[in-house]
Amino acid sequence: MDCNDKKKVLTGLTHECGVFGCMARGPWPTQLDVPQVICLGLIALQHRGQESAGIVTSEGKCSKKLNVKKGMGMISNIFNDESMQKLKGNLGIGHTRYSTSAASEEINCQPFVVHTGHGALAVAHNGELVNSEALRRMVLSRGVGLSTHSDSELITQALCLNPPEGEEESGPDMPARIRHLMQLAPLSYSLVIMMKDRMYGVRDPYGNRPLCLGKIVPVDHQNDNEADGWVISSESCGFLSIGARYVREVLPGEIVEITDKGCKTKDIVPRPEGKALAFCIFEYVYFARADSMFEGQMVYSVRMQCGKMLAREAYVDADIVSSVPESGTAAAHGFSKESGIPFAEVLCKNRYIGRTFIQPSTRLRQLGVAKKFGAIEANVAEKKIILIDDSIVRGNTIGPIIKLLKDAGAKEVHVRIASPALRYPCYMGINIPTTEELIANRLDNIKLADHAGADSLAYLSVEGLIKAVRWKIKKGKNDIGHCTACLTGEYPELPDW
Ligand SMILES: O=P(O)(O)OC[C@H]1O[C@H](OP(=O)(O)OP(=O)(O)O)[C@H](O)[C@@H]1O
Ligand SMILES: NC(=O)CC[C@H](N)C(=O)O
Ligand code: SF4
Ligand SMILES: [Mg+2]
Repeated sequence: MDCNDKKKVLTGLTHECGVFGCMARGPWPTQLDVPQVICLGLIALQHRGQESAGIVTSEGKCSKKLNVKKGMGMISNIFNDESMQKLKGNLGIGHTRYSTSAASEEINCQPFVVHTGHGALAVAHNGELVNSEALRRMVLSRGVGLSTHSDSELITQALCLNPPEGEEESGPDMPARIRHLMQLAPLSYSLVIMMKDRMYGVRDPYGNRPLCLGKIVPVDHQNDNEADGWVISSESCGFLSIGARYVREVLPGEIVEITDKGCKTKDIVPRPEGKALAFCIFEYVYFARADSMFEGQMVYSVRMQCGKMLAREAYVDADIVSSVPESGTAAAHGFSKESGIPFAEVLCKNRYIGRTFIQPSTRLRQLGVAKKFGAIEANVAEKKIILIDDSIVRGNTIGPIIKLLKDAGAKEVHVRIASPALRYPCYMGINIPTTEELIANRLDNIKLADHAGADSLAYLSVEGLIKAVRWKIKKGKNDIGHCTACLTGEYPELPDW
């Protein structure tokens, strides 16, 4: 067997991570099922990371004892009744991981837990530090030993350092420690930090990674003024499934303290002078679940708007508009609405194929991603089709799909991509392939159409994407800013490695 036979056919951008926290409202011990809420919250964030997960809880009494359960794999395989029982507590945090800075191994699973002079501390992190090398040197020079190469452990240890203001006699001044960390490392993170009886939600000053707050409301009477507890999450998509209501986003640079009494802003740390906000635009394009909210708008609506923009920029005559499921579908509806060409499904996706550990044989590997899809022949035969996908990364998905459609009798397939061409790597928590691997750097639209067997191919422009993303945001001009670095090469900050 040639060693290439073992290679998986890689597609798309590998996601980032999901962080989640839950605090029961006092008095404690609570009636709220805190570990179950965190587990369900993490399941709703499973699309953000599928390599490993963990939950850490506290009963709120003893600063030396946190309950910890972490493991490799999907959430439903890690947690069971027995672990839920052991995780019983009044507050807790959780994490689901796609690794960026250290290997996908048990030792790097999150949340990280350390025991400090002021009690135990647990940290869950989404993002990647652009200056991890400098911060690592600084932390090591203060006599701290690190046991992994994870930037998330580095954050945890940096939070153990006394703030520059000096020694704290009556317990740690956590907001001061967090502020100190944020000044040392401005990008990129959303953090959920837990101590014995409180937690902190933190977003980096650029607002690069998402984080939002929710309120758990009583199941029987949904009175807005009452709360059984509070949740904090990378995305809001899971809130309804745990009986929570969306409250608001954590602001860029904000440090929110959550106790059994409620949520309080402790500080808002500014960005370095002259730097603009940089919320990841790809959260809208692909990463987030379509029912999540960012910047006051639903991701689904933005994807639809991207499709409408695409119809204005790259219309072509056809019988139907369709999509590559899942994440291309909202944009296809937008394209259809704007162009007046009816929407019809042409592909079924096998939702169980997921991340498989079965190494395909050569024959199956050659079939490529077509294994994931089936063509709906009744909608395809004799049709001129506009096929919408949200993104093209390595270009492994689109060709086999077009072949599938043509084999099912499609007359023409015109590919329209609801985001611009991806050309640059990401240093902020997303595993984007190397510049050479990104197919847009090798083939222009005409050559790529030819290579994929399409009758034509066009991407949405960068301006079109920005317009679609901002069309409904109700904020002042200075309060809006998106990272587009993987499309434009304009990075909010460059890494130090
Ligand atoms: O150009 P490529 O490298 O082949 O990757 C691009 C594809 O990967 C993603 O889909 P994916 O199948 O990962 O997930 P989805 O179901 O969320 O769309 C993306 O939506 C594109 O369809
Ligand atoms: N994708 C992420 O957000 C990863 C978080 C962190 N850098 C890790 O590798 O664990
Ligand atoms: S480079 Fe791309 S994927 Fe990375 S944060 Fe910026 S927009 Fe998001
Ligand atoms: Mg896709």
